Amino acid sequence: MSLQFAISVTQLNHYYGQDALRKQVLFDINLQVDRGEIVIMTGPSGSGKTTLLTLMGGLRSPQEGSLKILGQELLDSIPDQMTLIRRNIGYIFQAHNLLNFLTVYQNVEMALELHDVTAEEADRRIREVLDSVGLSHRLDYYPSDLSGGQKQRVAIARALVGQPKIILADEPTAALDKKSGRDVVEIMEKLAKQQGCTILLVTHDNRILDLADRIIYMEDGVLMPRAA
Ligand SMILES: Nc1ncnc2c1ncn2[C@@H]1O[C@H](COP(=O)(O)OP(=O)(O)OP(=O)(O)O)[C@@H](O)[C@H]1O
Repeated sequence: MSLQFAISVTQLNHYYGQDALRKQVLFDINLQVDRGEIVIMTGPSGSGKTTLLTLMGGLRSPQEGSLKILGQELLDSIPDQMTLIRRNIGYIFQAHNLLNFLTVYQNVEMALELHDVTAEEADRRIREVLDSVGLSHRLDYYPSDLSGGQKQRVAIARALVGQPKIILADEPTAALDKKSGRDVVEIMEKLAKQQGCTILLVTHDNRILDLADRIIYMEDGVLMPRAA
């Protein structure tokens, strides 16, 4: 039963463009990710990794095949269902998309706005998650006063504060040096294990591959397994 999987993809195809310009970018993708599993996806630029990640995240509508997130089919689902699914997902992207006019604390707080938690509970969770990424001494800082690694740690805190069941991360270490890159992924891993959260992480960074339970490889829109 697909409910046991965090992510279940079956015979998924995806196309960009219309008519003569229509181009297939994902070919017959099949993938099952267990709850609590950490999967790293690698592969050359332009192979379709981000497209697959945004489909899984409910940020793009599936066109063909089946895509179930936490047992919910996303193909032909209505916008309200997509919104509900997105609440269970934490997103970490390379550009970290922090809002520069909000402090570290406020950036994380924003992620809780759609969640049904009291102000006290929100405050407790924000402080706790920022503490666990080592930023409790930077609550009132603005993103422009932080290093790349610190910004990425705020992005992780923001993704985790809502206690998502799934984290989707696209090149979270791309702008970081070796040490900070490993640090942020280790923090993600530790927090995710504590919360029983599933991680799907896209990277070109060979230095973090050993943190995965499983490595998968995308080439020319085709997904292949790879021994971890
Ligand atoms: N919005 C779009 N419209 C048309 N084509 C697109 C669009 N987004 C991506 N593509 C094309 O789809 C293919 C897959 O792109 P995608 O971004 O998913 O690859 P990727 O593996 O994530 O690459 P990278 O590692 O460079 O981010 C590429 O050929 C790309 O040019």
